[in-house]
Amino acid sequence: MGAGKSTIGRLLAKELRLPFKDSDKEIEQRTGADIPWIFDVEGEQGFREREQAVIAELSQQDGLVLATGGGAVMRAENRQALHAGGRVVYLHTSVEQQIDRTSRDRNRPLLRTANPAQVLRDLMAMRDPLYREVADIVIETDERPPRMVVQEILSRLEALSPR
Ligand SMILES: Nc1ncnc2c1ncn2[C@@H]1O[C@H](COP(=O)(O)OP(=O)(O)OP(=O)(O)O)[C@@H](O)[C@H]1O
Ligand SMILES: O=C(O)C1=C[C@@H](O)[C@@H](O)[C@H](O)C1
Ligand SMILES: [Mg+2]
Repeated sequence: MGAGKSTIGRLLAKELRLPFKDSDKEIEQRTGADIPWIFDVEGEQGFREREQAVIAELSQQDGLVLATGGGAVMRAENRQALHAGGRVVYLHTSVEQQIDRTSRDRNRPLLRTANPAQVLRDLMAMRDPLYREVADIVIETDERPPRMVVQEILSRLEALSPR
């Protein structure tokens, strides 16, 4: 959360002249509900089922940039779908930066707790190895503005040998 998947995904798609999809936005559009509301009504489990269905569908489409939600990597089915579907970029961010970048909005239900910093630390410990497992490229985003991150992704993508 707060790594910049949505922000950087959109900019990257523009540079590549490809359509951009964001699984969180896609779920919101398809349900007509926002994410906190889905978590309230269906629980995290319900949200994860919707997320998996959207990722399975979109990762099969050619020629797009897909930003996932921060927790998508937790499911093996999602990791497999993403790996099979294209190149995967892990935007790594320190927990300190995540805290800063997520402090201004309230639409992340997992952070609506007394101690969001601790939640981010716990999630990072669980998720970081999974992101690294699925990623073709790991990019550091701390102290780098989005445009610089996008330029690095583009040059790292070019350097990858074809699959
Ligand atoms: N490299 C960066 N440097 C500074 N601020 C950034 C950077 N990337 C993103 N941000 C800012 O951090 C906030 C969160 O970014 P964004 O919503 O893109 O994160 P996300 O990874 O999509 O989060 P989530 O997992 O919750 O979907 C936004 O306000 C965005 O402008
Ligand atoms: O990190 C997470 O588990 C989440 C991140 C957001 O992108 C949303 O998918 C939702 O708030 C859950
Ligand atoms: Mg996002």
